Amino acid sequence: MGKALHAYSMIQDGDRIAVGLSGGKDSWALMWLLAERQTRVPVRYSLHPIHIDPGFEGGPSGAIEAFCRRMGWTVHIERTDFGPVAHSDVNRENPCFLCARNRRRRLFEAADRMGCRKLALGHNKDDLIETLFINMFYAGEISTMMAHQPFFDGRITVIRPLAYTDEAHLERFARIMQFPVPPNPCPSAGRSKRAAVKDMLRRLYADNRKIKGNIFRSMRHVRAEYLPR
Ligand SMILES: Nc1ncnc2c1ncn2[C@@H]1O[C@H](COP(=O)(O)OP(=O)(O)OP(=O)(O)O)[C@@H](O)[C@H]1O
Repeated sequence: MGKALHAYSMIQDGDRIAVGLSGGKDSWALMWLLAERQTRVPVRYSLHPIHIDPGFEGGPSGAIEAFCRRMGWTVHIERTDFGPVAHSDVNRENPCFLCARNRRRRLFEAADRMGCRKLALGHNKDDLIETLFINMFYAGEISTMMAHQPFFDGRITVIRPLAYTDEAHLERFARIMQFPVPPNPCPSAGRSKRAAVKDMLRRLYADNRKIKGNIFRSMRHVRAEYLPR
């Protein structure tokens, strides 16, 4: 994580950083690592975890509140009905698309209200690779998520400190640290385009250990002159 933080100068002295806490392994790891780092680096920053509760029965809000309390973190929880609405008849779009858009908007609004100009998200290296293929397969473009991305003329900057970190490491870390990661109650969990791309990549990685590193490197090595105009 330190490598990514340095590469993009993600954190500056005095930053108030909102941290998107989903209750999944990545955002737990992100929050924990940023909090641990706070204690030993000369840069002063504060952390403000936010959970957007999508409103499903049996969601992780309770576990999030309890774990944050134990760690001494003050978490802000926004209760919404984004999940059930996205899966109801009023929605004519893909449920994941609508729910993710609403969640993102609410995260930005909450961060802004709390005076945070940075919003840290837990996307990891595998997420960046999957997004590259999702954008190619389903949007017809070559792009992925940026590790450091300003929005609204720089009013809020999204940072992704785990952009260089492998998902498998985060999975192991979450297990060792015993972060509470309850099963996702969303009916669309595991049925997304991301799940299909993840599955495709898993098979390729099993075949050849170099493929993942090569894909990640290729994002920094675009030979535009060899692409059709
Ligand atoms: N409900 C939420 N509330 C707050 N932040 C969220 C929420 N859902 C997602 N995020 C943020 O967006 C990032 C990416 O979202 P994604 O849907 O991939 O998360 P996930 O796979 O459910 O959980 P995680 O990434 O934490 O393991 C998360 O790491 C987290 O920082």
